[in-house]
Amino acid sequence: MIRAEGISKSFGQIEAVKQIDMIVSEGEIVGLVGPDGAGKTTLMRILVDLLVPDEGSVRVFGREYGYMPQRFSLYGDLKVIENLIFFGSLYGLSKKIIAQRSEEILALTNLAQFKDRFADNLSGGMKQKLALTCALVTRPRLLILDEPTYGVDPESRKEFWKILYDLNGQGLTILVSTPYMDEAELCTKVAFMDKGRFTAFDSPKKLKEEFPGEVWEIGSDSRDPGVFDHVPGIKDSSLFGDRYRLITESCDGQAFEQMISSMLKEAGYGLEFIRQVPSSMEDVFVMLSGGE
Ligand SMILES: Nc1ncnc2c1ncn2[C@@H]1O[C@H](COP(=O)(O)OP(=O)(O)OP(=O)(O)O)[C@@H](O)[C@H]1O
Repeated sequence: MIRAEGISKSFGQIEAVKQIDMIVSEGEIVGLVGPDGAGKTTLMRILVDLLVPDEGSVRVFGREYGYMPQRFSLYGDLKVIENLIFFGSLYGLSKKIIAQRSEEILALTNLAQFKDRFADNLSGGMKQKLALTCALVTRPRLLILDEPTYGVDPESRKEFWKILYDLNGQGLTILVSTPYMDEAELCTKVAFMDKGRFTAFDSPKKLKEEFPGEVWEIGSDSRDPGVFDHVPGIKDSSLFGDRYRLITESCDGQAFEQMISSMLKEAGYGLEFIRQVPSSMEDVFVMLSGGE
């Protein structure tokens, strides 16, 4: 559905997108993840023709896509249904067609009962669903969504993704950027973007299998978030509730356990448990962004 080759775009001295090649095939849900400023929005804007790349070519097959920008401007003083009518008429759809489709897509996004509510009076999650609904009014075959769940509460994020899965089940291909790794797990493929480049582009399963390191969980009475900082071989450490999660280079397990145990002892703490665990997309992300 999308074939982009050698895409580059600079803003003055800033090289926002550098030599990106990307293929999105029909039926996929492709996630675009990366730190702030990685170039995700710029790439999406190029794909939907809002920006002209300095180099490279883009083909979006059929051009039948719906786009939901990062800062979607709904009309707060229009009702839900009026927003849909407005967007539908921008695309030249007749009132009759808009009415038919609105009923269908409002039901799909669970907004039917709110159709007479002013957009300003919707919750954050509902506003995002309305934005999605507006992007669906042209019955696109491809959806391009820029951080649609950013800042939305976890329950609404779950619901939003359920809707995306339903749409994908009905044949829609989806390209979605997200800062949330649990959402990246739900994609058929994930492109990691950093400083304008793709540092990886594969299925979550493959990315985790090919994780170039080891992940450990450690239980200790220490609650010092920095206790493992500057330990040789440890690329990243985070404290989640009552346990640490460490990313290391490949190492000799027994020697590593002994090293951690004596290191904690020296700092005045005990070791409750240490075990190797499978890597998650969060770990992949940390590794690919150089532990930043
Ligand atoms: N119109 C513009 N003029 C100048 N610089 C820009 C413009 N748009 C983006 N940039 C710069 O290009 C780089 C990439 O920005 P972009 O918004 O594409 O990143 P992003 O990955 O989408 O990040 P975020 O999630 O924070 O929006 C950043 O350094 C940004 O400041």
